[in-house]
Amino acid sequence: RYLNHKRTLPLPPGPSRLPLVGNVHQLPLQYQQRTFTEWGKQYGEIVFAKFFVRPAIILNSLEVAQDLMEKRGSKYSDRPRFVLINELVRFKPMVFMSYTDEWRRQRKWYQTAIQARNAIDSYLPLQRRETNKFLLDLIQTPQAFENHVKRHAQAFLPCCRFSAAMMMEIAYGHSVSSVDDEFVKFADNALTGAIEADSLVATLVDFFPFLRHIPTWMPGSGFKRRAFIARQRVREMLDTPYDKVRREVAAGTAKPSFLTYLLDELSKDNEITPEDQESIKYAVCLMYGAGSDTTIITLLSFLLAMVLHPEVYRKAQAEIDRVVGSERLPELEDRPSLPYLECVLKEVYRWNPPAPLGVPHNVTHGDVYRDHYIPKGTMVIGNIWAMTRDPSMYPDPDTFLPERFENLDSETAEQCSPHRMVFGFGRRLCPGKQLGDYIIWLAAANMIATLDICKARNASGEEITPEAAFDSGAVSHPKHFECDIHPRSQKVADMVVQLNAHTT
Ligand code: HEM
Repeated sequence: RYLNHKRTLPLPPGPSRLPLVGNVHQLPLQYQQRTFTEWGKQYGEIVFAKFFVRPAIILNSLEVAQDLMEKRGSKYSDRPRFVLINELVRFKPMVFMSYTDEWRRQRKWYQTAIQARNAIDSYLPLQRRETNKFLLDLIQTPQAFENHVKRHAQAFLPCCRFSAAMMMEIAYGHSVSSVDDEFVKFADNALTGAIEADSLVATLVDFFPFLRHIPTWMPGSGFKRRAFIARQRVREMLDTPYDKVRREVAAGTAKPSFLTYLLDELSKDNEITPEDQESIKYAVCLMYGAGSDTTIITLLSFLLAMVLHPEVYRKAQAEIDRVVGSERLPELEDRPSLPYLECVLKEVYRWNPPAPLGVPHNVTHGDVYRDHYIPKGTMVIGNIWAMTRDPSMYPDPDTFLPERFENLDSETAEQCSPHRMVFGFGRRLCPGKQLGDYIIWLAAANMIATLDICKARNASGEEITPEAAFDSGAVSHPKHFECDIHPRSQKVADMVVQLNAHTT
């Protein structure tokens, strides 16, 4: 009787649906988060929609996201079926994996390798070294600070190099030194091909899995041909760096990394099986895939915000000068003494959350919430973008205003911290949250301490004010913008050169 009662409850409110297509005709291909936010204003914090046959709920508030994905984690931690990525491209990393034992196993690896306190601390020297190189790059080639930093980048310049190098070294123990680094090329080629879709919410074959069987000669099967090409690249990305590091392990020349840690762990009791090898390859390559783009986006968003808001940059510089002085560079231990910088970075995450719709979850058992029925198999979209623009938490949400986080008591500060949403939710919460946050903090603090960042000027000497504009897609890259970066003084430039001379 209880089950029948549950099913007779209404579905959450949402836009009216057409037979067969559901709400697909109302779903734009670009900036879907904006449409979902509009639906939220009309129908409430939880909106029901149907994309062809697939039911979906869009969660537009942090409270609802936490109620469902965190408090009811046992029902809300699965992923929807990603037919294109998982089955056609055969790209099966943990992030797109169902809530299975294999997911738990790989998640545990991440827990030990990048979430445990001692593991995080063990990356500090590497972070320091890469941050020093990053500063030197910015001083030597400032005009190239982002130059096509996106995945498609052939030009491999400071922001991109910094994030990619850090993740490659942690994942494979591989030092990235040149613009033509082969590990990075393999990974970038494969990831660009594998995740071609503009958004993770929808590709046609995900809605109609039978389409994966259409022959490649048929019109409209282009997605399948592209998937096959991406499949080969994915194989290269998985196998080539892995084989190289295994050869280095055999020769005794491998540097410690996530990969060598997993090889050690798994070979302790038994021989590593082919299935183990495949799991290791995926876990390691995902660290680069999930960790580099998100940190690049955050750093570029920080730079863009600082170009647009010089008064914020000056205030952050004054704080660093007061606390750290000019004889050394900021270290992570300085973090608690730099509260304004903390506000600036929170505001950067809020202003442009790197993954505006996160990664969708999936409901494994029918559920009832606020007198509405949520059917099993419903896709759950956490609209992080809407949450970071909730005017009840962030008045005047479109304005970049770090001061909104200043002078809050610790409870309120915790409650309205964007860290609670931009890294996702519940059991699927980003395992790289802390590592990513450290990398970004250290890079930003050191940029502020050593560099002046301001608007570039055109040929007539007039300042160029960039637009605060971001690409559409599963991740939100700032659109190309110009800026002028130079060392604050000769003394600081010399210090950066010296530090690099000591660390290389
Ligand atoms: C600014 C930096 C970052 C942001 C904003 C970010 C954001 C996210 C988000 C929104 C998710 C989806 C969570 C969910 O499903 O609810 C996610 C998942 C994930 N992230 Fe991150 N991330 C960042 C950095 C990193 C780093 C540095 C790493 C690795 C070292 C990483 C590894 C992962 C992995 C492995 C997953 C999949 C988790 C799972 O499905 O269980 N991320 N991240």
